[in-house]
Amino acid sequence: MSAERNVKAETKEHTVTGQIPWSETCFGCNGGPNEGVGLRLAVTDDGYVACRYFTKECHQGFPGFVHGGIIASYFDEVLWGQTVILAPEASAMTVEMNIRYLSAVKTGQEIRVIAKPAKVEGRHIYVEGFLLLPDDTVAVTAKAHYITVKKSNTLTEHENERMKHGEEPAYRTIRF
Ligand SMILES: CCCCC/C=C\C/C=C\C/C=C\C/C=C\CCCC(=O)SCCNC(=O)CCNC(=O)[C@H](O)C(C)(C)COP(=O)(O)OP(=O)(O)OC[C@H]1O[C@@H](n2cnc3c(N)ncnc32)[C@H](O)[C@@H]1OP(=O)(O)O
Repeated sequence: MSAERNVKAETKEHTVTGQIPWSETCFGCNGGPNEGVGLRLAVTDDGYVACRYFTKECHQGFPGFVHGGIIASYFDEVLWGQTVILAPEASAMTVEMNIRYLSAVKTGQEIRVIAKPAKVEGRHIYVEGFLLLPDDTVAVTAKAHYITVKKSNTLTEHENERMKHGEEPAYRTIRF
């Protein structure tokens, strides 16, 4: 993805085929009114992890704009989704992340955050992604490096029940 500013993505509709499991204790997943980000990650038929997300007022840095650290959390979460597809038997931790903030992201609008199919080298998983504003401007790009570790975080019984019953994604297609 280009690092130029004010670039609009050429978009098309992608079909959603599933959802990445989520945990209530995770800052990126927990969607309470204030605490947490509350992202839900969809998987598309062509191997992307993608989400539509309404940016929260309580995540402001400069008035009216999302804090850069929160934007980093969007990417850590969405790009991590690719590691779940690749290594469902493991868990992956972030060891490096690079973010380019090209345009400010306003609060109170629907954005899309997308993770491209990953590159794998042994335990190392490399994922790139981008954030689209409502008018398809590429506002932020990111690259992350994850390392798989032996699974240590388990879901609670209640969360497992929810997973078993296959919570449906909130939307069937996503444009990016
Ligand atoms: C169906 C499946 C469902 C799964 C999901 C289920 C439930 C989900 C529940 C909860 C989770 C929910 C959501 C998660 C959402 C988002 C994810 C957020 C991710 C994070 O928020 S995560 C926090 C920040 N993250 C850290 O806190 C990492 C600190 N780190 C370490 O804990 C260790 O580093 C570790 C354990 C990663 C590896 O340790 P280790 O002992 O196993 O391995 P070792 O040290 O030998 O390194 C092995 C190779 O990594 C290279 N390496 C290491 N560090 C590097 C670095 N910084 N840069 C470049 N390369 C690095 C070495 O150079 C070597 O490279 P080489 O193999 O080539 O020699």
